[in-house]
Amino acid sequence: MIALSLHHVSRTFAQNPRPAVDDLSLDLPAGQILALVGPSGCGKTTTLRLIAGLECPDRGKIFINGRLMASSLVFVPPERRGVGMVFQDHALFPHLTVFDNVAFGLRGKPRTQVRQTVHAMLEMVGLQALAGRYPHALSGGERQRVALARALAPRPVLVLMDEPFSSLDADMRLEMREQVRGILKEMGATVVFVTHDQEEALFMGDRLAVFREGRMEQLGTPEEIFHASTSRFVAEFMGDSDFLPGSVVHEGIHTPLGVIAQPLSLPAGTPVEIALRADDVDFVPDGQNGNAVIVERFFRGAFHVYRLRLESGEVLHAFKEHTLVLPAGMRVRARISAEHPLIVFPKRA
Ligand SMILES: Nc1ncnc2c1ncn2[C@@H]1O[C@H](COP(=O)(O)OP(=O)(O)OP(=O)(O)O)[C@@H](O)[C@H]1O
Repeated sequence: MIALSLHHVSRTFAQNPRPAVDDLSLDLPAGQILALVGPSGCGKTTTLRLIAGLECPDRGKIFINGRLMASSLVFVPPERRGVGMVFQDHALFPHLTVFDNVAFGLRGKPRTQVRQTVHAMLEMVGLQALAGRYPHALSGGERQRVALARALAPRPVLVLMDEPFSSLDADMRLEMREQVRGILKEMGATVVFVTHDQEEALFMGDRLAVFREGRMEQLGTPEEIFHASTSRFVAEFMGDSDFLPGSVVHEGIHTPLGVIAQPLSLPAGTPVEIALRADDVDFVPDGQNGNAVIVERFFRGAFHVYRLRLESGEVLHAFKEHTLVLPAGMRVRARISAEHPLIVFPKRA
C-alpha cells in the first residue's frame, strides 16, 4: 500500500523567485523509510512541511493513505493528517514529565489505554525508569527518544523527522541512529527523514531521494544512489568522488591509468569522466615507474586516505590500511582496483 503520494507538488515563496520545491512527484510504500538528502536550501524541509500541512502547495496534490490532503481545492490541517513529527530541537513540553509528554498526543483516549500505550512506548525507547523526570533533567539522546515515543504513541500513518539527530554530539548521533532505526522498523513505521548528512541518509533510508535546487535528482535504494548515481551531482554529493577524464575506445575507456575494460554504449572518441572513490583506487610505492606522487596523507582511524597527484595532473584519493604509513612526495604506481562497474558520465562541455 502507498502511504504517501506526491503528484507534481510545487511551492514558491514570495521573497524568492526560484521554487523551493519544484514539480515533485513520489510514492512511499507503507513501512518504508525515505531519506530526503541534499545540500542546504535544496527544499528538504519545505517538502516535509508541505506533507505535514505546515505549508500549502501552489500546485500539485498530496495524498496520505490514499486520502487527498492538499490540492488547489482541498487543505486538511496538520492535526487531521495523522502524521507524527520529530524535529531537531525535540520540542518537548518543559513543564510536563516524560510520561505526560508521551501521553500528550493521546488526549481524549481512556485513561487505562493511555497508561498502557505510554508504558509500551517508553519500554520500546528504553526509558521506563525516567517516566517521572522533566525534560531539563534528561540527556540530549534521552530527550530525542522521548520525542520519538511521543510522535509514535498515537500510531501515526506517517512519521516526519527533520534532522532529528543534529543537536547531538557525534558519538550519540551514531548510537541514536541505530536505536531509532531499530524502533521505527520494529513499529513498521512509514517515515520521511530529512538530513543533509549523506552517511546518515545511507544508513537510515530504505530509499533515498537526493534533492538539488528544489528538484528530486535521483530516487533509489542506498546501493543504487551510491553505486549507480545517475548524475555527476549525485556522485559528487553522495560519495566524495573524484572524476578521472577518459575517452571511449573499442576495448573500453582509455584513461591516464590505462585502459579500463568496461564497454560503453557511446561512440569511440567520446570524452567521459569516471567517478572514482577512495576504495576504487590502489597504489604501491614505485620510484622507477610510478605514475603518481603522494601529496598528503589523512589519518582516519582504521585507515588512511592518501591524496595522489597523477603525472597527468589529476588528483585522486585512495584508502590504505592504517599500518602502512607512506610519506608525502613518494612516487607510487596507482591503479583502478574497483571490482564493480564504474560510474561514467559524458564529459561536461
Ligand atoms: N518561509 C520562507 N520564505 C521564503 N523563502 C523560504 C522560506 N522557507 C524556505 N525558503 C527558501 O526555500 C528554499 C528551500 O528551503 P528549505 O528550508 O526547504 O531547504 P533545506 O533543504 O531544508 O535546507 P537546510 O538543509 O539548510 O535546512 C531556500 O532557498 C530557502 O531560503
